[in-house]
Amino acid sequence: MPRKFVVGGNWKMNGDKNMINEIINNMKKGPLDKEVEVIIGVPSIYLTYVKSIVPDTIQVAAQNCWKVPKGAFTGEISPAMLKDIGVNWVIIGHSERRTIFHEDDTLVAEKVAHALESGMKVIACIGETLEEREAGKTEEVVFRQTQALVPAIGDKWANVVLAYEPVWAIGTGKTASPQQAQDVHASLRNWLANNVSAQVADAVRIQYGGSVTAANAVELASCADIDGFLVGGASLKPEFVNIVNATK
Ligand SMILES: O=C(CO)COP(=O)(O)O
Repeated sequence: MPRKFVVGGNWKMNGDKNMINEIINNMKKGPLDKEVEVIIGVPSIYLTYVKSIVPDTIQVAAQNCWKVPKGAFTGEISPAMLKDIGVNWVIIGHSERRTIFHEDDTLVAEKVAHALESGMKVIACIGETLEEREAGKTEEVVFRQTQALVPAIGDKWANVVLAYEPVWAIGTGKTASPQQAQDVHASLRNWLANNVSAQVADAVRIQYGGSVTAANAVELASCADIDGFLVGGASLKPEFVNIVNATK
């Protein structure tokens, strides 16, 4: 079965109601390719508002969540709360969470496990730093990060999208070349075939993220193992529509 292209917009800590209205109106105008799954990652405080104005064809994700349903965790939100307001997707393990908020592989895995057990769908992020790439450790790092997720995901791979986001390409304007991205995606798929199953390797969608724009999306989207994008800066702009439509 061909993998359905999936494009996520990660707004990060950006936007206010005016800007959100503009972004959503622009997406409504589209037109967005109906064959593409579209998921927007919204700051938690605006999730309810976005859910109230967005058409059903656009899915909404939180950018983070905690690893238990409720309790004394000041400032956190849980998958149970997200589901309560109709949000079914969450981005977990973004490199900004890993670096700025010190989330390690173990915590990321615990969050992924709990979100999946709660019935949510997860965009799980992995990716190497510039230092790691230059030291020739890209595969070692992304395999280690993925390995940590395997027991957390268990048999729920159908509810997971992997996002390969090389840290050096995030917000820098330095996109991985289509060949660089395709190489990592292909090795990841090969690793999944050897360490999980051929079926999972074939079915799981791997997004590329890192300075994706309308100008580079078409070429990246033409790579065999790139099944979508996780878009930061450009997801706040009208060009997000072109990125969604990159396979058209
Ligand atoms: O981190 C990203 C998406 O999660 C990528 O961000 P940019 O597209 O701004 O580089």
